[in-house]
Amino acid sequence: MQTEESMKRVGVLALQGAFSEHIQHLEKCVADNGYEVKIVTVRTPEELSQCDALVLPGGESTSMSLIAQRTGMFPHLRKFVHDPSKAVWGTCAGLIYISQELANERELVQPLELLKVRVRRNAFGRQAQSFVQNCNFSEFIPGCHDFPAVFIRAPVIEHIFDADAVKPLFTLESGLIVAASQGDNILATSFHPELAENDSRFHDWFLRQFVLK
Ligand SMILES: NC(=O)CC[C@H](N)C(=O)O
Repeated sequence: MQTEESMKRVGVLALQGAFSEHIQHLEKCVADNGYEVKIVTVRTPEELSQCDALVLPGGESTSMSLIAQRTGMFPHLRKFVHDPSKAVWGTCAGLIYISQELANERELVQPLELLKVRVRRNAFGRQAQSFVQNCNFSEFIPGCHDFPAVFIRAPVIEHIFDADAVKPLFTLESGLIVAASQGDNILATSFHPELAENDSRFHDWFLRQFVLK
């Protein structure tokens, strides 16, 4: 049994958005599987500095960006996510925030310029166009044929700047890329696995594939 200090620490950025839902899923995965991982909330540079991985939740990328600027977290976040030894997962607004470029509604968002893509915000329209789609992720999550992917005012990956670095993981029938990885340490999803009721398979895969590897 590892001591708490020696365990891997997965931080969930808690400046804004659905961070508590991520924490609940991650803690369930740890409890169910006995992973020697500690899940922590991140609001300060000190908390961030102790993490091996960071999950950036859904919410509003404009708010996330403004709060990071006003709290002085931006430079610390930028340095952290660009460290190749760290695992990073951006979901929805978090995907927007880690991207290199925004196709639209750029005002007020200063992205972390990690993921080598251009994203389009609100690509499916407004809240009323939000939807849940059962997706077959079994090509990259073995056995996961029917995951309830929740899309809420979701972005899409509109363009990949570096096809050698960025690997699309899932594309909708419409041809829109909604999940991708970059190298072996960066994951991006347009949808919200944290909002999938009682289904932590995506979080479990993130821990196994990106954190515990
Ligand atoms: N559910 C979400 O995270 C929505 C993202 C939001 N529409 C944005 O552009 O930042």
